[in-house]
Amino acid sequence: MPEAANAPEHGAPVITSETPGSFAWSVLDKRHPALIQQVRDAFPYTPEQHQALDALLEEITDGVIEPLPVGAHGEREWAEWGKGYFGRSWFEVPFLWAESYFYRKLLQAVGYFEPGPWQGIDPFAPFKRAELRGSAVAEELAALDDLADLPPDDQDRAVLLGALWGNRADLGFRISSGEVEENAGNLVVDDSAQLWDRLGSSSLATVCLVADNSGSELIPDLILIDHLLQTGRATHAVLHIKPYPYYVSDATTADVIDCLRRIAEAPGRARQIGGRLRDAMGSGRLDVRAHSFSCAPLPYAKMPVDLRADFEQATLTIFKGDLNYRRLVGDQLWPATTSFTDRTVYFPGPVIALRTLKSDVIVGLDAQTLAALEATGEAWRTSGTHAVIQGRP
Ligand SMILES: O=P(O)(O)OC[C@@]1(O)O[C@H](CO)[C@@H](O)[C@@H]1O
Repeated sequence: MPEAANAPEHGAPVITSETPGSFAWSVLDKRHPALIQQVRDAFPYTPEQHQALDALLEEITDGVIEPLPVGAHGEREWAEWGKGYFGRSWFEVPFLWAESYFYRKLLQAVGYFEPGPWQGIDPFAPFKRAELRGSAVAEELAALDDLADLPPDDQDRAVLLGALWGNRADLGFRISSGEVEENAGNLVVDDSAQLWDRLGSSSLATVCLVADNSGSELIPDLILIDHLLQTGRATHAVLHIKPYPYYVSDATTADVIDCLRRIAEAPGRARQIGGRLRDAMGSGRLDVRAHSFSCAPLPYAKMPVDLRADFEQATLTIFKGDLNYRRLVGDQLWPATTSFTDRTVYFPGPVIALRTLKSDVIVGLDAQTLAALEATGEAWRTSGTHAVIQGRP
């Protein structure tokens, strides 16, 4: 008998999608089928690709989890990670695993890894490109001109909050919620002083930024990196991105290139920042890593040794976004007052999470804040209107 997928791991139930009406259920029941349709509409796919997408839709709605075809990219790893899950309903296995595997299977259906004309064609590229051409990004870049006139502390705050709230509207999130309201945010934990203290304390600092979405999130992330390098808070930055398309809008190397180009093509201060970031890449002050673990359906507590060594060398690691947060603290229904420090004690160095709340996982709230949030009766855990800056020195 396989172990129940939501058996408590270290004390809290692992999130699955079994409960109708729950957030995790809605992602599998609504968001994934809608996404298949959106991808289908965005490309002139072949009959074979349409058939494969039909089969995936059938599998995720009425079928059971099927393994990857023999010889497929990452087949061995997924066979291992999926032990005990194949042959079961997508809804009853861990939510994190089911979502990750859905994205891997979507790439399979459109032939992303297979030699041929569709190899390497990002099924989410049209959405990402449209966002880069959109007004939100143009406004983000134009706002940089006003930043230069602010006092240094206010500039620090502005670039940090830009990176934080840039996470509010990932493209997958927009699919089911519609456009997110402007400035509806509410920062419920703010450990940002830790970031400035930590990065102000060393003359040779390396900062790792584990990126999340491309477009209107990656652009402020890159601006934050430039700001840290420019102000001498960091002498070296490492940007961790995804080795292949994932969770709709997650940043890949191609997206980093597109975002850098978009920044450099903008007028005013943005153009200077774009030029500096390009130089930083050319001189090795800004490195980009695309580790395979970045697309693994696993918590960071299970990271491989080489990645661990990378984070170990960092003065500070910044984790961006909801998915990275879930993987950092564990995708489980922790009591919301569980200590963030306890949940990240395994991490090999100081870490800070910049995350807007878009799924059920949350730790590190004080009892008063939690009570106030619960009293609102709002879906504050999942609506993207609230955020945390949570650190462990
Ligand atoms: O990591 P991000 O971009 O902040 O958020 C991604 C995310 O909101 O999308 C999923 C639903 O598709 C959530 O489970 C997940 O955490």
